[in-house]
Amino acid sequence: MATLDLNQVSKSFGAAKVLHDINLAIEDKEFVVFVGPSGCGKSTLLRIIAGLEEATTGSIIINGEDVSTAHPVDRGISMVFQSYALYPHLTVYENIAFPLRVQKLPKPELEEAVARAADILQLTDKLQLKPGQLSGGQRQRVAIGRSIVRNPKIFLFDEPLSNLDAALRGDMRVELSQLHKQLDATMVYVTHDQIEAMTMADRIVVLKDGRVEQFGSPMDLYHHPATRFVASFIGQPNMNFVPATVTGTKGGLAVDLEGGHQMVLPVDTTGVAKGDPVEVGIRPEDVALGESGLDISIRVLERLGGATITYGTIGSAETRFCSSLAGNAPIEQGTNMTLTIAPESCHVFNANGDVLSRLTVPEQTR
Ligand SMILES: Nc1ncnc2c1ncn2[C@@H]1O[C@H](COP(=O)(O)OP(=O)(O)OP(=O)(O)O)[C@@H](O)[C@H]1O
Repeated sequence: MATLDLNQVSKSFGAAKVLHDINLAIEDKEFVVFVGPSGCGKSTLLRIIAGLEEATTGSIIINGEDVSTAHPVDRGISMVFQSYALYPHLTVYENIAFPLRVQKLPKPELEEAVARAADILQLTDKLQLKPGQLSGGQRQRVAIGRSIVRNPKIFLFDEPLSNLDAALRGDMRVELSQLHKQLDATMVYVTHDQIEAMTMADRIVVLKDGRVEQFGSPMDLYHHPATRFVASFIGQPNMNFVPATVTGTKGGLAVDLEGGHQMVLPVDTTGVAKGDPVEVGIRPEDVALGESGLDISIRVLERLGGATITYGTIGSAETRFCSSLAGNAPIEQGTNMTLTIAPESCHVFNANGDVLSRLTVPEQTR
């Protein structure tokens, strides 16, 4: 059982402020992923939770108890690093048992704890090997085993899969999700890989320049991004951003998109006026081949079997547009196509990059 609350946490290194007033309430048994570009402060925040770094201001609360000044060992937290940090001269068994030897745990309990962790992580037949005899994925499992035996309240992971190749990363993602369910533990996981975030998280914290841009479930961030930044970070292929000009604000937002296509979008028009520039966010998967809509010149076409991905530009303009269409879509590279777009699937961002909230359709007109 462990809840984790961060209250007004900030961090400066000398004159450089790298975290700004972070407030987060992480629930018991939640799998929360910190995601964001390099340098946004993910690892620093994780290290502050672990007690490896001291916050400049603010507090860290675990299960209602303020641990801001507690020693890392006394926080009931275990951290798994990208680099595995295994002892090369010790066997898998001794690597996993190491924290328990430090705690001077009696031999029968130690043996039981190592056997249980090895069983969970399918390492039982590897216990007598040295780390050098293991694959990258197996080494990372040993590092996780060393965390499990400590029976922590909270697991922290700092980019644990980034040293693995793509196929192994995919397998380990599934294993980590299963482990989370099996252990029923609170987990905080740092990555810059949005696929890892989307597939593993109960909730995602998107960080930008040391600030929380948005905290929500993967589907919440995908369907309701609060900012252009979140919209651009979540979803693969990335969302398209089409420059547009506001032509009216009555009964929705009337816009003139680059390339000449006009639409009326069901969003709140508070704060925008005729003539304002906006950007219309359109996900590649939210378009379909049609008779009228956006005219696209197809520059590159990728047939993946199940889907066809096109990379092109809008009309003769330079603005790029990516679409994800049916595997057998009747289109060819070097030609033009017209894409229809449902207005309710569009996201609109103002000049500050904030989303204009969607208007909910009244019940009786649905
Ligand atoms: N010990 C330190 N001294 C000075 N600056 C630091 C220190 N540690 C981190 N920083 C700075 O704090 C900022 C956040 O770093 P941090 O490592 O937390 O980012 P990150 O989001 O984890 O990045 P990455 O994905 O590249 O690991 C960066 O600008 C970094 O240069």
